[in-house]
Amino acid sequence: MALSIGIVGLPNAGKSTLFNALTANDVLAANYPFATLEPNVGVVGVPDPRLDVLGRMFESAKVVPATVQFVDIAGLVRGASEGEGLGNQFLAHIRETDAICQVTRAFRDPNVVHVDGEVSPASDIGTITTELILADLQTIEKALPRLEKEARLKKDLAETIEVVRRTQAALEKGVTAFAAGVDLAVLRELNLLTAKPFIYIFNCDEGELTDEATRAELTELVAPAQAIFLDAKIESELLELPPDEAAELLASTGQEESGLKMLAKVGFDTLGLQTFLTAGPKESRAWTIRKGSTAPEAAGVIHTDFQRGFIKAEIVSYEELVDAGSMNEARARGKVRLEGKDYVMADGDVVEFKFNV
Ligand SMILES: Nc1ncnc2c1ncn2[C@@H]1O[C@H](COP(=O)(O)OP(=O)(O)OP(=O)(O)O)[C@@H](O)[C@H]1O
Ligand SMILES: [Mg+2]
Repeated sequence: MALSIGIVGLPNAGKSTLFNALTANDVLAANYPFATLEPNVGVVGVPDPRLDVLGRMFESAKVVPATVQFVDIAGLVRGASEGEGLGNQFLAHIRETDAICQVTRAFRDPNVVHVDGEVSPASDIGTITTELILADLQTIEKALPRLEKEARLKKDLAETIEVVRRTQAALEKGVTAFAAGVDLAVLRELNLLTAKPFIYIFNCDEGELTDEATRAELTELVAPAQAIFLDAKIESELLELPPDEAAELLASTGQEESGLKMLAKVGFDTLGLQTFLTAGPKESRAWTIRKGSTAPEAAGVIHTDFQRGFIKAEIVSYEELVDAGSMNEARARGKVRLEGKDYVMADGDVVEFKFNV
């Protein structure tokens, strides 16, 4: 299970600049609208200092982080659902993602054209959200006749249709599917864009990053969704620097973490995900699971056979393992527990699964 995030926003908002910074990629980011035509897909490891510690402790041949997939698509403009700009067909490239990240321009640089003539985060978010809602309405309009036809044979579809109709009514009022108060699981098959959780990134200039009043205002604008503030241009400069200088540059802008770390953290949080760890001479590795997953479900992320043949899990928390200094010492201290199939995994559990095949 890898977290995947679709990046949307107006043309020239800085989506590709951010994508490059996040994925250490080199796709075209340019000072003209609609620079991106084809979608860009990148997978990156989530920086996790715990893995380096485990890698040293177990003398692992390699360290494998959890991953996040980013999909950067063309810019959306007002009227895209009716063919304005590049239209909205390209939204199909983010239908399968877990979350949608709206990149909104806050930076002022007058040399970079704004498609609506002025920098206005609130209005831009309104435009993008409206276009996503309109795209979902188009999806529903296409799906309903098909569902109704199928429902003549499959009676249990009646409930689905009723949920789809309620969602349609909400969307028509400008409410996202996510906020419509319907059972999202029923809608899953439609892959509605606004049924996914939203994360907001405000692409700022340096001055804005430390401007508490602006940050508070923008945070409020999107609450209860989470807001991330970064300067995509500086993020891309971080890549060129050795780690200590990158940290220094980041700190000089008042930022504690890179955009990738912030986005991974918020993404995991928004989607209710967490990681558990495995460690040994072959590899130290972080695995992504849903919060509340049981030990067998976690085993299943590694291999379905591990879930099917699950017997028990040998678990020590990362902190206690590091405290002890080695697995043997953790065992001697009684910190290594044997857990059964009902155990609910905690973030940072270091695990060895015992199973039958
Ligand atoms: N924080 C920032 N401050 C100043 N300029 C920026 C910032 N972020 C991005 N830019 C500039 O804005 C321009 C547009 O960036 P980019 O190509 O990443 O936008 P985009 O959202 O991908 O646009 P499109 O939808 O056309 O593909 C580039 O010239 C980039 O250098
Ligand atoms: Mg682009």
